[in-house]
Amino acid sequence: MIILKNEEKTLTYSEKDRKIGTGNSAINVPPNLIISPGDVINTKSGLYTALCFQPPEFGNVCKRNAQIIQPHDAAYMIFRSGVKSGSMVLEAGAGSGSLSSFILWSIGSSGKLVTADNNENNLAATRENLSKFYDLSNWLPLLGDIRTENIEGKFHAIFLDIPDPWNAISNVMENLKPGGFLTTYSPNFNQMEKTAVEMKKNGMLVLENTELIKRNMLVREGSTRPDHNSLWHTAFITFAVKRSSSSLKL
Ligand SMILES: C[S@@+](CC[C@H](N)C(=O)[O-])C[C@H]1O[C@@H](n2cnc3c(N)ncnc32)[C@H](O)[C@@H]1O
Repeated sequence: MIILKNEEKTLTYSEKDRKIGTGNSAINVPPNLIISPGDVINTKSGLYTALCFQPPEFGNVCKRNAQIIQPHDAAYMIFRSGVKSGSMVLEAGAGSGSLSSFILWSIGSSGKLVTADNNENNLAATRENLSKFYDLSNWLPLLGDIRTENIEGKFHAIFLDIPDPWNAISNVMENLKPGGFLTTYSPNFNQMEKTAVEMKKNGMLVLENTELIKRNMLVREGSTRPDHNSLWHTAFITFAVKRSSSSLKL
């Protein structure tokens, strides 16, 4: 899948279907025309530049049925929690698959991602969105409540983006490897507080409670300023590490 962008819009180009965009508004691309990253495409709706797909574009082109995790938050969540090629990751919930997209990109084909959601429609929408960009052979959707579901396997990292993450901590603790990260994403102060308190009650080291603010700039010759439309508050992110049962004396 190739991404077509200008300053206002983002479109997708499917090399398989040879279509730009989706549904009734899709534009057919003639068989002799090859679109490569960097090319400029002239359409009735304006000029677009072709780019390779990258996870920050996912939210611009996916079907959204829930609030998505923003790219600057997702990038930090992934790096801070040590997720890398080959990592085994569990997340809940799926929403529209924005965080899932970042995780799949980071773990590569040697890693594994289990995505749990208690809403069948959100899990189906996530699959549909992700399947445009990933082969999904290492993605396992799980329909269930992360607070009570008996989940198999041990993971390097667990991400919770649900309304009450504190209620899921004791259930997923068993699934986290010692030294592994539990990361939560909550829009409100009281959610972050309850979560961090519960993490400590479960014997975890709470490493960081943070909010990331990204300010976009409107750059115009002679009148450059912050963009009024920037989304300031997204959520509070809490990172905690699971301790092993060993207590080593030096
Ligand atoms: C805000 S959305 C997640 C957005 C997602 N992280 C993204 O980046 O697109 C919250 C999701 O959590 C799911 N959810 C809520 N409570 C849950 C629970 N107890 N167990 C599993 N999923 C849950 C909802 O159905 C919804 O899809």
